[in-house]
Amino acid sequence: ALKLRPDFPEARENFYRVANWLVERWHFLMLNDHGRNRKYQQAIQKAVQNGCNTVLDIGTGTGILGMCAKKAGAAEVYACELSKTMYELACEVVTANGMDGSIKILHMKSLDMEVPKDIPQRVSLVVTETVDAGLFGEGIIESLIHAWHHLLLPPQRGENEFRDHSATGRVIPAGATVFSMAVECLEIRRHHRLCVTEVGGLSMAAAGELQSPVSCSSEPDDSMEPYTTERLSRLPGGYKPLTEPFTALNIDFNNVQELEGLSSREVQEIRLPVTQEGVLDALAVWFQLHLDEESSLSTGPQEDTCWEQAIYPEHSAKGDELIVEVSCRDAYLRLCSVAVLRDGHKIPLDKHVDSQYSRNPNPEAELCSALACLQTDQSQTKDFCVLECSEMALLNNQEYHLSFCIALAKLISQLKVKYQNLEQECAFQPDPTVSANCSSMFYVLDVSEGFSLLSLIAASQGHVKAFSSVEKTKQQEVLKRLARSNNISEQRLEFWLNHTEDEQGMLQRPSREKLWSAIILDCVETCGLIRQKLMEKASLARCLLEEGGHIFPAKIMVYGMLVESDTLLLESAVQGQEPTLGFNIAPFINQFTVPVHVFLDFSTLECRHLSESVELFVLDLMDTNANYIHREVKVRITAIPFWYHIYLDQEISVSTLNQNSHWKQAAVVLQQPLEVRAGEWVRLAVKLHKRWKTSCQIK
Ligand SMILES: CCc1ccncc1CNCCCCSC[C@H]1O[C@@H](n2ccc3c(N)ncnc32)[C@H](O)[C@@H]1O
Repeated sequence: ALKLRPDFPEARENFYRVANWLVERWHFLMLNDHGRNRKYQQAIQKAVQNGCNTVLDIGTGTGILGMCAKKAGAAEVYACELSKTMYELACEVVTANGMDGSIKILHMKSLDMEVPKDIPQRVSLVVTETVDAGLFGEGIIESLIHAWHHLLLPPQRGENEFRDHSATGRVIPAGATVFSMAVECLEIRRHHRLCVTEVGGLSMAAAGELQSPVSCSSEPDDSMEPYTTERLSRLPGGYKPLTEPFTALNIDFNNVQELEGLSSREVQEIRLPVTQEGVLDALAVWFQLHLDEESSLSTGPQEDTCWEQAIYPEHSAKGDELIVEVSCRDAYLRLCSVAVLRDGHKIPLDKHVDSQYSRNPNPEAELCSALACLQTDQSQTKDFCVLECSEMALLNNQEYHLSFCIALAKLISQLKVKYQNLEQECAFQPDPTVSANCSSMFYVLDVSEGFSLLSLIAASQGHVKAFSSVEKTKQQEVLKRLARSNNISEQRLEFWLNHTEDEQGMLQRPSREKLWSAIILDCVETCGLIRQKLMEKASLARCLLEEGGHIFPAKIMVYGMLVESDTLLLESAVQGQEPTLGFNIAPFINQFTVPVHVFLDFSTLECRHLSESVELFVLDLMDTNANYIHREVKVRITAIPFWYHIYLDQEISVSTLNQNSHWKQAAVVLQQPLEVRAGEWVRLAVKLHKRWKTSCQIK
């Protein structure tokens, strides 16, 4: 579509979404990480000089490690890459660097490779960096076990028996050491468990156990992921180490018995003295990749490494000693804290422990109730409801819900006044349609995406019948429990038109003779972009409102600011040939650069503010004719993060930049940073595409 109509906004936006998906953002970070590339190059050069003259690069990505091996003088270099996009890209890169005749690239997973079908003979060196923040997430263990059995020459046995390296096999990286430490971190806590007892005037006591999809305790069921990832050095509010870093695991990639023994290694129990008082929120995990005996790469939080750490959220109490279990039963590295020790008492941390403890850790009560649950049957795993991390962070955002509470109360009281006047007239009004409208029950529809309490908050206003678009059964049960425990009768809450295939289907009038008093729309995605088709939905919603009715939010003000940020640059495009060891890779991988970055934490982004924040745009949802579609704003320049003030009505607004918000920000990142001098001005053409997508061109 873009080739046909390059300025076709829908196609452009969808290409960006696809580009983001096809080529992971860490390719840019990795290729710009000159230190990492140099270390791999040196290790490869040393191995080749020592005689490794046949090389296989597993997971070649852009082909950079294979090209290092070729340039180091290896006779035979093979590479395999399972992603079609990356495979094609590697072929282009290798050709552009004049090595297409001498590196054989295969579009396949290494596990499917065989000798002599795919490569003529076993190799003396495998290089790979198929690791993620949790080390094993890209299947490196399985890949190396297979490589040792099918693709590598036998390892060198013992130091004394010296055979030249061309007749033995080895792997770069040679091994890894995994570290971990317990941390307290509010930013992690608010994304993984309920931290508040009351939201928007509703008591949360009856919510039951709410869990994020990240949990390491439950048996490996595929609905849960064992860990998430965060850049600890960039988390708003930072983190507090509660223990010293400890070594969780050592693994030697050149020892196939050890690799095979990993999954059957018995669970290791590590006792950790708590060195700082605090609430345990997570175990942070990182590693050192030992490329060879001399050099290693680290993904630790204390380095200025660009890599994220693996985060294992913990829902547990305080203690003065922590007992952690480390295991690799399935392909993943699993860490979980199983107990805390306090004054010698071992308190087991049942993963589904009611988060009551963590909210108001009252040690005595906690101790006896924990000991009490020791007696009860531990097998009853309380059923719990899974909320996405962004849904959990939204739920914990009391300010957001209070704003809605006030705005809804205001609207309902305005409508009541109107109805009272109407009722007086009604008394003398025989016409049934008018009298039907007189029933002073106000209908409110909440079509927020995902889990939302707003329908309950509306229903708690009195005289309101609220409809919720929450679809998941478990989530509906949470809402029903909360309704009961907050004295909201079941008749006041209904679940609306579930499983309608198209979103527009969601917007219909409540009944033939009724219209909505309020419709609550979801306008900004967690990633920081305006939701697609928002304005069309707003136009449709407005037609379904009764006289005096409102849609929430009423208006969105888009703000932006100009910043200079190397970090954003390094995450967006490869900066020339220098970081990639002189290989010409940038033009190829940069085809997948997207100008708009999402999921940013602007509050902790290393950057220099080059301007004050400026109002870029206004989207009026209550009156779309009020919207202009073009605007010139005078500002200075480098990259332009943008965020929103969401006006629920004319006065009340919430900001998506707010520290407690579940929203991240988006930013327009320029391909070429534009040098500016103080006092200069640059005009921004901020355009609203007919699909209400804002974009910025620099004039
Ligand atoms: C300090 C390293 C670091 C630390 C923490 N976070 C990130 C990093 C950086 N490394 C990220 C690489 C991660 C992706 S792996 C790189 C490429 O390899 C491909 N693949 C993966 C397995 C595999 C296989 N068995 N056979 C063929 N191809 C395979 C993937 O399709 C991908 O394109």
